[in-house]
Amino acid sequence: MSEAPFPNVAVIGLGLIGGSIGLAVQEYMPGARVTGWDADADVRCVAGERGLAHAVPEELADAVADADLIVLCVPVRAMESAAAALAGKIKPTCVISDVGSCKQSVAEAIARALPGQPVVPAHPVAGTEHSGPEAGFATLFQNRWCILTPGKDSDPQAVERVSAFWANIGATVDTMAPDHHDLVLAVTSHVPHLIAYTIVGTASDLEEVTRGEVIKYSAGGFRDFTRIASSDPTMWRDVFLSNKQAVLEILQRLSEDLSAMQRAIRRDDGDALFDHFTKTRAIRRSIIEEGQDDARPDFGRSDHSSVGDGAANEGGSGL
Ligand SMILES: NC(=O)C1=CN([C@@H]2O[C@H](COP(=O)(O)OP(=O)(O)OC[C@H]3O[C@@H](n4cnc5c(N)ncnc54)[C@H](O)[C@@H]3O)[C@@H](O)[C@H]2O)C=CC1
Ligand SMILES: O=C(O)C(=O)Cc1ccc(O)cc1
Repeated sequence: MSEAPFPNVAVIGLGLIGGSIGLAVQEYMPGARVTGWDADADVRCVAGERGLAHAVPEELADAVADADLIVLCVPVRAMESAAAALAGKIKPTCVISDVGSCKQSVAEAIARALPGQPVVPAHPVAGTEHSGPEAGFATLFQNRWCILTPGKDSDPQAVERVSAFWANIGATVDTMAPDHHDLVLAVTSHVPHLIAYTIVGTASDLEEVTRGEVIKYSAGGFRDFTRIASSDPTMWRDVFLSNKQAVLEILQRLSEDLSAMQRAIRRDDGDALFDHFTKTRAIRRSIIEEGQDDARPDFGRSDHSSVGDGAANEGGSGL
């Protein structure tokens, strides 16, 4: 095992992602010490009991004073206040990172809160529908992507160390511009979650008419939607409000494409439907042929035998 890129790591927000980072550092980075803190005293208590970090002090200052890396793991609209609370309590060289599901607004918020502090934003494309301090597990990031979105003035050495940090806890690291990240994730994650939230609500409204049959006879597809639609309301409210522009752009395209489908059905245009479904089937098949049956870096590659099993893969990161 190579030397830990940061000897002292602090995790702020000890829910699914923060807890998983704390456990992963302890499991895969034996040279590093990890401290944790959460604004919620009950969460700090559970985090201490579960050993999500080496230490979970009562005071924020005690958790962050020695940190070389602080990872903010709070809902995206809480990033600014979580970062502002660090002012005056941290080393000037401490690198600030985060795990927010959208990047442009978060990077701006952290820079506003901590001007002059080195910042390297990150997004592990790994998670589940569960949240809170009971939900984390050490293998969450194994063979998952982590996207870094450094700014133009980010220190390349800090970027390199954050990249090594994520690689040490199992992720494959990629780098993107923040606005590009937000558009890509709007298509692949944010809008799919909105579709799930919407269709489960639609089906639930229909329940009154169908007296329970929608849920009772729901086949695989709808069950997957209910899993996604059970994701944390605070987290997703924040994602949609923080990635507003990209989400609205994709929704506009989606609603035009849905209208085309609606028109084809109304006009009995079987050819249009058949052509469209043939194209989407080819897309799915090409993804599998490329060995990417999942949002995992080398899913299905014959040289990577550990993927496709274990608790880490429960849930998945796509619909
Ligand atoms: N849930 C998922 O699958 C994924 C989530 N993310 C991102 O990770 C971040 C955290 O998400 P989860 O771990 O799922 O949420 P979570 O709800 O499990 O945990 C968030 C924790 O942050 C704490 N918190 C809130 N405001 C705080 C503040 N100002 N200071 C300190 N603690 C505070 C809460 O008490 C809570 O314990 C979000 O930004 C989300 O977009 C990224 C990848 C996957
Ligand atoms: O549970 C799932 O399927 C997810 O998609 C988890 C997830 C949620 C948010 C992210 O930013 C990344 C991954």
